[in-house]
Amino acid sequence: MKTLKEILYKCRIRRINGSLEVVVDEIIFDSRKAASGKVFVATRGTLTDGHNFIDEVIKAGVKAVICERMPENIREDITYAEVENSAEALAMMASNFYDNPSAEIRLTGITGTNGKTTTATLLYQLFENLGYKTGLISTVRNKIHEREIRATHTTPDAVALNALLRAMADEGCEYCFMEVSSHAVVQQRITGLTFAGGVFTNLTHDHLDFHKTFDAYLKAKKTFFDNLPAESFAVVNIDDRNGPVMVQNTRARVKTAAIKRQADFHCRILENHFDGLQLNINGHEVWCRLVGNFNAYNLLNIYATAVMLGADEEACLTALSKLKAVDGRFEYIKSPSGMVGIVDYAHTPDALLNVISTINAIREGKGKLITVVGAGGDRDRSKRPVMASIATENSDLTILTSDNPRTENPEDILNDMRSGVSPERKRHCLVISDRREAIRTACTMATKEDIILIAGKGHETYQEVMGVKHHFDDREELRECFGIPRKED
Ligand SMILES: CC(=O)N[C@H]1[C@@H](OP(=O)(O)OP(=O)(O)OC[C@H]2O[C@@H](n3ccc(=O)[nH]c3=O)[C@H](O)[C@@H]2O)O[C@H](CO)[C@@H](O)[C@@H]1O[C@H](C)C(=O)N[C@@H](C)C(=O)N[C@H](CCC(=O)O)C(=O)O
Ligand SMILES: Nc1ncnc2c1ncn2[C@@H]1O[C@H](COP(=O)(O)OP(=O)(O)OP(=O)(O)O)[C@@H](O)[C@H]1O
Ligand SMILES: N[C@H](CCC[C@H](N)C(=O)O)C(=O)O
Ligand SMILES: [Mg+2]
Repeated sequence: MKTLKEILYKCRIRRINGSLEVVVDEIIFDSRKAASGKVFVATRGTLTDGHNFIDEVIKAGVKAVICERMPENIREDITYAEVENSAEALAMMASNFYDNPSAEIRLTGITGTNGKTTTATLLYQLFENLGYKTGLISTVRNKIHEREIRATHTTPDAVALNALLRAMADEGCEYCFMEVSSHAVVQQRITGLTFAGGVFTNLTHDHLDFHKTFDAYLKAKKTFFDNLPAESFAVVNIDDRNGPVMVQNTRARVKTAAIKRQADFHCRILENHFDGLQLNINGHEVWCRLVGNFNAYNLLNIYATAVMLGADEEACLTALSKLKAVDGRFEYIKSPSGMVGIVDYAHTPDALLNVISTINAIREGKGKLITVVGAGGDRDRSKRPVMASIATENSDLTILTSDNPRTENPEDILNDMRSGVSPERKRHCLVISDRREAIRTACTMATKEDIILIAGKGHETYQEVMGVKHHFDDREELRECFGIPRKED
């Protein structure tokens, strides 16, 4: 419970009508949660505008409203505060309401198109291995030390985020690793947080539906580094051509990481097999159980971040060898007859190319690669033909299928994908909209030397069709086709 005066500390307020002594027990921004004792923050969204619901929340008993435009009919028994930017105010209010939890934890944000979940999750594992109570905020799951909290977004909204950080601080977590999505930066979900450091993985094509241009997408990621405090650090992958731009204006202490050029943290890939990577990091040899060159970048960033956070270098190297791959990231399933299936969350052109290249490099021309892939509905349409082109150009056989169609017609998504397949590759490409059927067909067509890649959904345990999430798990499907009994059987 706090007064509005306490909650609005440091918010950019234009006008106030009513008393700031009103006591509030929760901050809400969704009218459907309105009740007495709550303060409602009206924010502009992509589908509607919270300002449309002000009358409704007052009817439901809300006594305080934060908005960017005062309503025409002001009520004397209600407190209104007009602010410069509601999303910004919401984030500041959430930090104040939960007593600035991010300042009590060493919080590291990880941003970039691919590798955020992997990097954040493995940093969480590493710091837990080193004996620290650690928090994790990620696409797959949130963790407060050993306790798991379901994740709904890659980066939660400002209120949920600060509530999570408060629980972490109260339970004695010293570190927290969180993914920072570009949506979160633009929608100010992370505004007001105190970061100890930031990590940049890479920047390639994704989310252009939301950001419209690549430049706007880049700017969103860069804003995160622009706002890091002077006493923080920034680990940046400079093999990515956008790496240097990211940290151009940051006040943080910049540490570079690279494989292809000189950097503060440098890595050489000595061996790359299906059972792991042998790396040389800053002169130290280390064996890691993760697969693929792209994971060498993740491991390098992880090592650099751990060192920047003050962890012992030797202990970090030992801990790197113990890290286990994240669910649905290059998950390797072998059939009793020797067929290999790989389930991977590659849902962007770059991720797909990386995973396919990794498989092709390791298999050295043996057997065939059969790729099953789709693209999500209500998401960036322009990545669909590119993903289909990458799959068909680099696989022996491709089966285009549905991912999460969401509110779109699966056939429309598949038509967008089809347009990326070159005439020469058409006869090596099937289109099977039903994902289960597509996976079955791949398994039927494969022989025991072949590798089946099922890309796009990774850890997801559902398929979203017209707003309904049906149970679906690529790994279960594959195991069933391979005749591997379910775990509970
Ligand atoms: C595009 C996007 O980011 N949308 C997020 C956004 O919703 P929105 O802007 O569409 O909101 P809106 O529906 O227009 O409503 C505007 C305002 O009116 C309020 N409202 C709305 C309806 C109502 O009846 N009453 C009411 O008060 C809403 O609470 C909101 O404050 O704000 C909502 C509340 O925080 C989020 O739940 C929602 O995430 C949706 C579900 C989503 O799918 N987001 C994805 C795209 C996303 O955020 N992804 C990123 C990156 C993923 C990655 O690459 O890893 C992530 O961080 O997860
Ligand atoms: N460093 C990397 N560079 C390029 N591709 C990567 C890298 N790390 C992982 N990938 C690929 O991207 C996929 C997604 O990885 P991960 O979940 O770690 O990324 P993310 O950034 O969290 O994605 P999201 O935006 O969905 O949260 C992996 O399954 C793999 O195919
Ligand atoms: N965080 C990403 C996940 C995409 C996963 C893919 N399976 C899809 O549904 O498009 C997004 O929301 O765009
Ligand atoms: Mg993620």
